[in-house]
Amino acid sequence: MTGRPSVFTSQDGPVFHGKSFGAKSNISGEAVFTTSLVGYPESMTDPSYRGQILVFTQPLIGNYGVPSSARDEHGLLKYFESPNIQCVGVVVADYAAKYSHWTAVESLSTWCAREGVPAISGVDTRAIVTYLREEGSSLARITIGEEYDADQDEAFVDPEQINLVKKVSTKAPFHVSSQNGDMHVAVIDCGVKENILRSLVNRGASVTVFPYAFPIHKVAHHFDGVFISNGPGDPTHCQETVYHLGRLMESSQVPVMGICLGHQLLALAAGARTIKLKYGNRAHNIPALDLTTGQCHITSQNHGYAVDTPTLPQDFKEYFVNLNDGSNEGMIHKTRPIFSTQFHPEAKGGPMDSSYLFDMYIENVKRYKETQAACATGKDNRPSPLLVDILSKERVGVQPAQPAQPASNLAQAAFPQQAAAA
Ligand SMILES: NC(=O)CC[C@H](N)C(=O)O
Repeated sequence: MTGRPSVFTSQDGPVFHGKSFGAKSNISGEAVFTTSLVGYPESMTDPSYRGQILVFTQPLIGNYGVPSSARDEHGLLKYFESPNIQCVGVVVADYAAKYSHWTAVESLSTWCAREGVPAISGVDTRAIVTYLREEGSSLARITIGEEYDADQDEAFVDPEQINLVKKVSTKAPFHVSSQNGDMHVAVIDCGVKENILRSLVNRGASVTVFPYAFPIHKVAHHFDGVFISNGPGDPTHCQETVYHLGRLMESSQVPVMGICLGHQLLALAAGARTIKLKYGNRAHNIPALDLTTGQCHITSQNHGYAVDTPTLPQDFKEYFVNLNDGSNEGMIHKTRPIFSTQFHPEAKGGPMDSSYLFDMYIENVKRYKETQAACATGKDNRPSPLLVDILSKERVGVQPAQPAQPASNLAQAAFPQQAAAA
């Protein structure tokens, strides 16, 4: 690999020299690590990674290339969790320039360069992760060029200072229709992964996806269920969503499910508190114990915050607990069909152990729909098909994490020496 020299620098810690294999731009963000072995296209397009520099502990990355942005029968992205790369930078020990996979259409290097995302290889990721585990998730930067300029400390931008959810949430509602059933769920989009929508649509629920700050309690009576998605950043930045969820739980009996940020927001709305973990949980093999069955499930995770279990209100109980660090992994209402998990049951990537939670939610939605039909007074509250048909079929107005690179710069950005020789 003959990339341009590049430097990874943590704000108060060590500096690592390597080679660039992505975009020719300097960035900063919060450095976090994932111990997942596969799934870099899914992780990198997960909106929950917005603003973060993703360090892979798996030493060899890129060996199966990058798939296309093909869409499935529902119009959802088959291989990505959102249309663009969401993390601001990538750090790997060993980049595999030669790739091979039947879905691959380009290399990881070309993809990063095209999307404007810098990537560095040839650095000791074991040392970086040891540092992050000891010091906690830290601000860092990737600089293309020989030297890091120590005077430029102001260039460490903390993405947590802004409302990242606003950056990744759809700007207007969109609709994905299901041919498998007649349920209709309202999804609050804080940065929803495609496979969460697919998990609902495959099970017979059409979804109308709303911007994160939409007053969902005002439209909930049109739907058979409400769902709150994953998303980036500090949950306490989403005060509007928390307020609307509080109003929703006061005014409606509609079934609710939340995942990851969705879990944290629901917990805040119920009166609990959230805390920042030292370095978070990002992996596809984290054991979570279901406290209602005593069964342990291997789960997919990507989070830096957690719900503070002792602050859960009386009407909820802890649903799952993390068997590695004892942190909260979910909550369930004692009498109503409301529950949420810190881990990702849609697991893309990751194991499908906990996909039964979508079945459980859909059962709640089905039962609620039947009860509503039985009590119907002749007035049909459901949105007319005509109204949902005129909505967009995909996310509206969401900007990529980085400005895309002009096509002519791509080879130059990724492999300058090769491009010069050509
Ligand atoms: N995957 C997610 O939804 C992440 C939730 C939140 N941003 C956290 O880091 O804890």
